[in-house]
Amino acid sequence: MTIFSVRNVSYSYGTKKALDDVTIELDAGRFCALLGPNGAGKSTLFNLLTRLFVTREGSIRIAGHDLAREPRKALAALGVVFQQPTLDLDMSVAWNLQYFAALQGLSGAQAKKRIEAALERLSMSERAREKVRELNGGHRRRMEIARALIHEPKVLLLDEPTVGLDIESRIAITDHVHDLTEAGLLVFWATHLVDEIRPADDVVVLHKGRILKHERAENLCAGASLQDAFKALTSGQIAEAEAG
Ligand SMILES: Nc1ncnc2c1ncn2[C@@H]1O[C@H](COP(=O)(O)OP(=O)(O)OP(=O)(O)O)[C@@H](O)[C@H]1O
Repeated sequence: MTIFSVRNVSYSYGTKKALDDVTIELDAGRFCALLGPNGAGKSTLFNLLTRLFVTREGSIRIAGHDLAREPRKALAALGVVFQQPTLDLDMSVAWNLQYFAALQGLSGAQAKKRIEAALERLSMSERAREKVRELNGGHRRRMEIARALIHEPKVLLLDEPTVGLDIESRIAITDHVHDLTEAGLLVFWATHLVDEIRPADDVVVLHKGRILKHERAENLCAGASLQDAFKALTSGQIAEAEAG
């Protein structure tokens, strides 16, 4: 079932075209990596998906709701982890999450249940009482993911969530987020790090605002490493040829 649909979306900053006729359709329960070098248009796409920018060309549907026509319903189905952390460092993990739950209009008992479940899913339950300031970068990131799950979204967007983390934390977070798809969540994960992608994942390669490929990772590489396939795709020759 298609739960995430971006159709023919273009976006320009003045005369600079940042996204050019982008179409991406994704099913529930999938992990999709949005892979693109710097300047590919990943942030612009995320800003459109989260309605920081308004789509002028094309349409976006989340869990069946058109983002322009039914923004509340569409955004209610979306969980977001931004590149820049937005946590209160002097509050505990639990208080940060309770604050967010209140913003979502969740009642005390319901909020408590959802927070416990979200922390459990990210193996963070034992840290609930710790101040965010005392957590390492990996645990802060996990907490932000837990927060993004409290309102039980159908789609989870993450914008380069492992930037600045050590390898151990990167692996733990990548594993946890892959596991979330088992319950039917669609994960849309922007990155430029190919080691975060598994063979069965969807990969969307974005380059200079255009989609060059959308395939399962294992099909994209065809025997080569994903790193080499990505480099070949974005190196110019193939990109220009495929773009037509
Ligand atoms: N405010 C702006 N004004 C003009 N051009 C912009 C603006 N923001 C982004 N761009 C341009 O639009 C294109 C896409 O940028 P975007 O930030 O979406 O890419 P990105 O894939 O997120 O890159 P990065 O990984 O470096 O953040 C780039 O060529 C960028 O220079």
